[in-house]
Amino acid sequence: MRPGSPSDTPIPWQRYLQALLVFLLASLASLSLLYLHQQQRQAETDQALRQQLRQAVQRFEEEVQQAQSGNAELRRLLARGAEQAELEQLAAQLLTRHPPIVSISTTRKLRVNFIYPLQGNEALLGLDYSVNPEQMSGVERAIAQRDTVLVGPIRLVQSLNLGIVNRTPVFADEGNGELLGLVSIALSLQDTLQRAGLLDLPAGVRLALRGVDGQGEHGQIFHGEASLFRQARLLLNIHLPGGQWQLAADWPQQGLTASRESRLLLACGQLLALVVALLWFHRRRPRSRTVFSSRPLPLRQLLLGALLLTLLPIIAIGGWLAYEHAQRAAEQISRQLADSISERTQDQLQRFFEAPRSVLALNVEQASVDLLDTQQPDALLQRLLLQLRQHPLLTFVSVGLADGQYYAGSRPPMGPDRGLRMLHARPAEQMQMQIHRVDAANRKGSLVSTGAHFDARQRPWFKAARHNGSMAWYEVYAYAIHDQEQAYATLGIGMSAPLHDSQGRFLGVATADIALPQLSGFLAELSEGTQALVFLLENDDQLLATSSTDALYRRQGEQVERLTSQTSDNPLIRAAGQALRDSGDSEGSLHLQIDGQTYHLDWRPYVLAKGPRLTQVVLLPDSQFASAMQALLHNTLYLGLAVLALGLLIALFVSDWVARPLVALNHWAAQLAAGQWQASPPQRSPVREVSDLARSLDQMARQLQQNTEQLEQRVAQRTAELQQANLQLAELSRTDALTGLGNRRHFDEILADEWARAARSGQQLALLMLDVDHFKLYNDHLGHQAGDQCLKTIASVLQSCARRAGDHVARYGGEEFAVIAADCDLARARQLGETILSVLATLGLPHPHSPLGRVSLSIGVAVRAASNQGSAGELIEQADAALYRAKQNGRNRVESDA
Ligand SMILES: Nc1nc2c(ncn2[C@@H]2O[C@H](COP(=O)(O)OP(=O)(O)OP(=O)(O)O)[C@@H](O)[C@H]2O)c(=O)[nH]1
Repeated sequence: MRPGSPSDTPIPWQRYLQALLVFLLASLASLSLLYLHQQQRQAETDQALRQQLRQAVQRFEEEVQQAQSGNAELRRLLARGAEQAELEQLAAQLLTRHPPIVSISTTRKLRVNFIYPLQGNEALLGLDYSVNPEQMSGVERAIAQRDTVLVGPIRLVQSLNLGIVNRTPVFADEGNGELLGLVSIALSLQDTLQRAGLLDLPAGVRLALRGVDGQGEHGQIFHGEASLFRQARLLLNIHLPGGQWQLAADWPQQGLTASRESRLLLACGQLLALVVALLWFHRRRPRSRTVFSSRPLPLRQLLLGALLLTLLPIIAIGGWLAYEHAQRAAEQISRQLADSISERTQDQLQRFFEAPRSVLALNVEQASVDLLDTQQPDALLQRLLLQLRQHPLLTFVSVGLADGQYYAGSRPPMGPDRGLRMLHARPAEQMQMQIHRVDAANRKGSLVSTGAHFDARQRPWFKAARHNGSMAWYEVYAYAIHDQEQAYATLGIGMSAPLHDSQGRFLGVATADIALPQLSGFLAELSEGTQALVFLLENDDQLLATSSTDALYRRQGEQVERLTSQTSDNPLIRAAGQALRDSGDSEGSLHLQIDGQTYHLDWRPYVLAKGPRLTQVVLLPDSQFASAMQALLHNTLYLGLAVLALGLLIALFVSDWVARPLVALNHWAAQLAAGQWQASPPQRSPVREVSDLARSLDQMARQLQQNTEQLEQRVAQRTAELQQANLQLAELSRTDALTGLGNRRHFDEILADEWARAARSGQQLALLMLDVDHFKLYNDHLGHQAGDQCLKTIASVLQSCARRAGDHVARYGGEEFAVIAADCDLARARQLGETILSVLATLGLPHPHSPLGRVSLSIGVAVRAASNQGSAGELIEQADAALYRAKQNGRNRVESDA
């Protein structure tokens, strides 16, 4: 590389700084993208894990239900007093069908009298639950609920491993008689969890379970850490016979370098940032030369530009990251809130729907022991009203007798007066429906209205109970009770069960009923303060209840048309229903855009035992978090703009502060350049670099001034020397080196000058041409050195003779001389020639080969009066001619014009 080429110039530190800045920005951008990518992945992972856990919980519930169906089969066998062999056969089948079952046992009363398989379970045979408190609590629960309950987890007597037990009480007389015994199917907890997939979860997922003996969130923790229930990402209820468990799951947030893919992306991002920085570094070098040298930017623009370039991306990226983060946080919060609302709703619904079941179960049981006397209508009504007061959510608790009579306690679901009512349709009033108010002591009050003829046997709930033969939910129907206040002009759903006395005689049908507005009101209460829309759909998409005030049905005359999620007036319900249909899943959660608003949608099935399958939907707007998010975004932007404005002000101030002394310096430098050395330097700048520059410039100016003055002196001296040399040179150029006389050039100049002067003055000008005689012979015989010496001697003779002012002696060339004599006539000129010959003769320079034996001269003289017509050349010709004659005439003589 050539020294001093552009590549050799040092790279300013600013370029390294720029490259570093570019690297940092590119690195920040790549990190932001990676962060977003990771957040997306995290959201997907969260969603997938939630889905996986929900499905696992569902499988667990199914596993338990599957075992529960075995309980039902065994109960039938036991109720009809089957032989041991039959029990063994069924037990063997159940064990084969469902591997997690570890034992199947039955009791007579409370003592275990059958166990399968016997091997390994011998310890259980003969066990009396009544003396075994650990077992007895579960047994009591099953008897009290008259249905299967899940007990545990408990340590199984036979294996001491943790197990769960489905216990089913068996009563005589189709469930109405005394306790015959219990059917128990024990499952290995480990195997059941394993089969459900709850033990086979991705790495990092932590689980905890609580709710021993179905006590849900109030029950003991039996798996995992208690802390999980405070920080869980997911809380799920596990619905089990007679109760529920609660599952908490948590998993770690993925870091930026959690996966290999993320690490690879991170490395690629950083590498890319490095490449971008390097490209920038190399691209800037030539550009900086052309741009900055040809079109330099003002310092102020440069500083403002640099500041904008630095701050704007930082503010933009910072604001964007803050917004993204807030948005994700809002999404997560809304998801968690929707999750928790869903869970709470599911729990509360369970309690809600438990009310009709428990009231009905009590009435059925009471009837079976002849405690429900249908012959005493007043007492019956009192009982029904009492039950209604105990369950504030119920609309009707009623009994329809076998002959069509109807007795009910009721809470009007509509209208201004919600006080309890007593309803009856009995023969005394020709089966006309009588509706009376009821006072606080359940005494009959004023008549509200008298309705039309009413036959309980025609009502859907009555028919359903007769058809099912047992307690079951009946379909939604329109109330056939009309009063003046239209308090019952709505739809209801409930459970009904046939009533039998201790003799097994059919007494009628009992119902417990909930009006749909009450169910909706219940949902509204549940979702109060959350902005969530909660609604229940039946499997055929019909709306059962909604927390909003939207209609659930339309009346067209007597016809009632129920609304579905597609025909609802509420666009949110329509959009959510559409999302559910698009998804096709029985449960899930997703984000949904409705009219530009984001909502979190969570839906899950809700199964009513012996009733319809419902879907519980929760729709929660993100808007409640959006305002906080927007406030955060605005704050970030305002803060960013404030920082930017402040930065710009500082940049303006700094640029002015730095630029002003620089401008003054520039002005001063221009004055110095114009030679104004006395110009005063600008004031000291507070900026060190500028101050240093001013000092350097001052030193440079002083040095320059000194140098200039020295140079001027030297130039003047050199010029004088040169003039002197030139004069000497001019002198030399006119002098003959041998003789010291003027040379031919000098002769010509003098002759021209004298000729001009003579012409001006009108004087005569004489010219003598002198030539050494036989000089060749002189040289030939005496040598050239001697010849030279001879010529010098002749020159001194000539100079000594022509001493008058205006006489000029010159060597005309070779051995020929000339004498110019101004203001000289012929006589005088001839006289001068003669004098010269005479002096030379006197000298007697020896010349062996001259006839005279000495050196002599021949002289031609010409004299003319100079005029403008003639020329000096003519004078020379004249003198030459005279010289020629002198040679011709014998030499050593003077000849002239005639
Ligand atoms: N030593 C010496 N000889 C010179 C110089 N200049 C001319 N000469 C000689 O002068 C001689 C002149 O010779 P010619 O012109 O033949 O004339 P001459 O021999 O003098 O004869 P005439 O003039 O007829 O008397 C030559 O031999 C030249 O070499 C000089 O500077 N030094």
